[in-house]
Amino acid sequence: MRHLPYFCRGEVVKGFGRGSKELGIPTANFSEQVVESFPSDMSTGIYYGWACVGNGDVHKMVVSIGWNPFYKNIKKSVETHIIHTFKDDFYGEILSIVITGYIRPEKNFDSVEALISAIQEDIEEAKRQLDLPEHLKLKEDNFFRLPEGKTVNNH
Ligand SMILES: Cc1cc2nc3c(=O)[nH]c(=O)nc-3n(C[C@H](O)[C@H](O)[C@H](O)COP(=O)(O)O)c2cc1C
Ligand SMILES: Nc1ncnc2c1ncn2[C@@H]1O[C@H](COP(=O)(O)OP(=O)(O)O)[C@@H](O)[C@H]1O
Ligand SMILES: [Mg+2]
Repeated sequence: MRHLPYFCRGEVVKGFGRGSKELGIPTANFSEQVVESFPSDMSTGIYYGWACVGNGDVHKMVVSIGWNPFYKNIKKSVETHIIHTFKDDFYGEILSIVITGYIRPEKNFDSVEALISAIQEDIEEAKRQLDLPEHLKLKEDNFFRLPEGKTVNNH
């Protein structure tokens, strides 16, 4: 798919607080500035790849790019759910992601339960795909190991 793999780094900001509270699936949201830096012809939808908070470990992730039709957002968002359990929130920290594959377009759903089960299927699909050599190799990319001070968005 065009633009993949896509490398991106930026600060984690507050969203609408729905991810954890309504869905039980927290998503680390990028700032508007980072969202606007995405290529305008990159398809919206659900993708998977690798993510790292600050200088921490690299974990599998799923990322949603678009307007969340279920919630009818006015502003485009880029939200990453890291497939790992963190002890604390990490607002204000630098999140680095490499998007390596595409799963599906964004959809509307009849209920919150239907949205949650679709996201859970996305997570299972991401886990499987990311074990394949073509995706696994990006986990070790130097992008995740840049020296401190270079952790700004325009890498
Ligand atoms: C893997 C994944 C798939 C998602 N798929 C959809 C979708 O198909 N339709 C949709 O409206 N929102 C989708 N979302 C976005 C959720 O609605 C969003 O994460 C939630 O509203 C939390 O928003 P917040 O961070 O602003 O609180 C998806 C999120 C993730 C992580
Ligand atoms: N596994 C995780 N993946 C993503 N964010 C997480 C994770 N665990 C904890 N968080 C925290 O939860 C926040 C996202 O929760 P969410 O309910 O989506 O709120 P918001 O609407 O502010 O983005 C992230 O910014 C981060 O600080
Ligand atoms: Mg969020």
